[in-house]
Amino acid sequence: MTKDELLKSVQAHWISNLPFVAYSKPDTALVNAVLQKSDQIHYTLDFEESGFVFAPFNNQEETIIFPSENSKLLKADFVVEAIAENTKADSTLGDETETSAQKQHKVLVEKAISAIADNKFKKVVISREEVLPIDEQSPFTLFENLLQCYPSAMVYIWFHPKVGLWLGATPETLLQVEGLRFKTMALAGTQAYIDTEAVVWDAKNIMEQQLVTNFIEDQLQPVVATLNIMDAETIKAGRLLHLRSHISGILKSDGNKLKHLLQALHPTPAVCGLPKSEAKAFILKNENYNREFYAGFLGELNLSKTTSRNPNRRNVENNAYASITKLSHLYVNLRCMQIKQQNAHLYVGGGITQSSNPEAEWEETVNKLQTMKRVLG
Ligand SMILES: C=C(O[C@@H]1C=C(C(=O)O)C=C[C@H]1O)C(=O)O
Repeated sequence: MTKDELLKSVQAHWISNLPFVAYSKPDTALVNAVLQKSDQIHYTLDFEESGFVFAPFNNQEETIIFPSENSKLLKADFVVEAIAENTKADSTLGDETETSAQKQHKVLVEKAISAIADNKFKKVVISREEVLPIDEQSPFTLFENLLQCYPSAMVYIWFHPKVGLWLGATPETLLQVEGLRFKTMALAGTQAYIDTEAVVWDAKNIMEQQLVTNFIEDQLQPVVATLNIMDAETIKAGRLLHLRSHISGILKSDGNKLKHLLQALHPTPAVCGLPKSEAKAFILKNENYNREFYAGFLGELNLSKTTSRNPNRRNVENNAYASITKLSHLYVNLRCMQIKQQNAHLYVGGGITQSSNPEAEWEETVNKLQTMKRVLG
C-alpha cells in the first residue's frame, strides 16, 4: 500500500465520522493507521489491552484506546521528499494579541517563580494556548506537512468524533517497553537552533534537565533490575535544541506492569514539575485553559511481536521456540494542536525554575510554537 492509498482510506473513515489515528514513528519511513470500526469510546484502565492509546495530561482522567481487536490496521512506506523545514516563513500574530497573551503568560510565570521561592515546589511547567485560523486547509495536508518537516519526530493525526481532532510532531519518548527491556528519556532545556548544535547550556537549563533525569531515576529504581543513564546530549527538534539523556534497562520480572510504570512516570517534570502533585495542582489551578491531551501521551500499547529464537532453522521443531513479545511505544504529546471548526488551537509550555526569567520564558514559547506554525502555511 502506498502512503496516498493509506491516507485515502483514513480520509474516507474521517468522512464517515469514525475514530482513527495515522502516525509515523521517529526516523522510520513508515506510516501506520488504526481505523476503529465503530464510534464507541473505549477506555483502558489497566493498560493490559492491545491498541493505540491517547491519554490526557491529568492522570486522574481516563485514557482512550482504539483496541486492536476492534480496528483495522494499515501500513505504508513513504519517502521524505525534501526537508521542507526551512522553506516556510514564520507566521506572526498581530501586536495587540501578542501583547495581552504575553502579559498574561509573564504574570503566571512570575507567580510560579514566587511559589518556587516560597518552597512550594522546585519546578513547574507553565503552558498556554494560542488560537489561529486555518481557513480551508485540510487536516490531512497539515499531517503531510508534518511528515515532511519532522522525520525524526513521532508525527500523528488522531480523531475521535466524540473527542476531537489532534495533530502533533513530538520529539519526546515517554516509554518504550519490549518484553522486559525498556527505554525512556529525560528531555528538557531549550534554546533556539541557529546553524549549529555545538552550543553551551546555561546553569538554569542544565539544572532543569537534571531534575527530570533524577525524577525518572527515582521513580524507576524500585521496578528495575538494571538501569543505564547516559550523559545529557544536545538534540535538534525542528528549529529548537534540547538537552536529552537516554535512559534504558531491564525491568524486574514482577515489576513490569505497564500501568504502574506509567503511574510512576506520567506526567514527568518535563511537562509538569517537581514534586509532581504540588506542581500539577498549581497548573490545574492557575493555567488559563484546559490542557486536555496536550502533555498527555499517545502511542502503541502491547502490540504483539513474534520472534523466532533461531531464524535460520526452518523446521517444525523450531516453531516451538517462537515467542511473542509485547511491545509498547509511547510518546509525550508535545508540539501539538487541536483543530476546532476552522481554528487551530496550539499548545506550548516551558519549565520554570527559581532562576527563570519571565521574558525569556515567553520567547521560549514563541520559538516552540513555530514547530506547528510552520506547517499551517
Ligand atoms: C512543555 C514543552 O516542552 C518540554 C519542555 C522543555 C523545556 O522546558 O525546556 C523542553 C522540552 C520538553 O520536555 C512543550 O513543547 O510544550
